[in-house]
Amino acid sequence: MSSDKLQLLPALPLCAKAFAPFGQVIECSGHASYAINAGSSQRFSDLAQLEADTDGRLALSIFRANAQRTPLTLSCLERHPRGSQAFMPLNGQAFVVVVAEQAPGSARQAAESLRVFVSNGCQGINFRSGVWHHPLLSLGAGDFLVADRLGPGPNCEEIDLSSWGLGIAL
Ligand SMILES: NC(=O)N[C@@H](O)C(=O)O
Ligand code: NI
Repeated sequence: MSSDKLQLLPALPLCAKAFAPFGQVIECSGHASYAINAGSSQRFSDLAQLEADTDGRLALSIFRANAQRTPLTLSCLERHPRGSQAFMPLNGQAFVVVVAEQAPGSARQAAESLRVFVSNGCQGINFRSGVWHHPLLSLGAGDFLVADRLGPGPNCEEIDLSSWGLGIAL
C-alpha cells in the first residue's frame, strides 16, 4: 500500500521512562555497573524482569530478521498472557516497537492508543506478560536474541490490523 493511502503514526526514540508501562528497555545507558572477572568486564545487572507462568519455562532463541520494507505497515497486534518476551539486537540493527495498553477496536482508536518507539540498535526491550505489541519490525537485516516463555497451552492472542491502513512515520 503506498504511503499516501496510509495513516502514519509518529515514532519516538525508545526510552525507558516512556516504555515503562509496557516493560523494560535493555541497555547499559543509565544503569550502574560493577567490575567482575578481575576487572576485565563490567556487569550491568538485572536489566529486565523476565516472566513465565508455572506451567512454562523461559527459553532463549534467535530470530534472524529481514529488513522490513518501508513504509512500515501494521498487520496485527498480539499478546502473550503466560509470559514476557524480550528482544535484543545482536548486530546493531535498529527496530520499531509498537505497543498498546488496550486492544484497539478501530483504526481511529488504534491511531489514538498505539505507541511507537524506535530502538537505536543498542537497545533491546522486554514486553511484560500480556502487553499488546506488533510482531518484530526490524529496520535492518540481523539477528535478535529472544527470551520468552515456552510451554503448554496457548500463549499468543492476536488481532488483525491489516485492513486498517496504519503505517509508521519514520
Ligand atoms: N512469533 C513469535 O515468536 N514472535 C512474536 O511473538 C513477536 O513478538 O515477534
Ligand atoms: Ni510477540
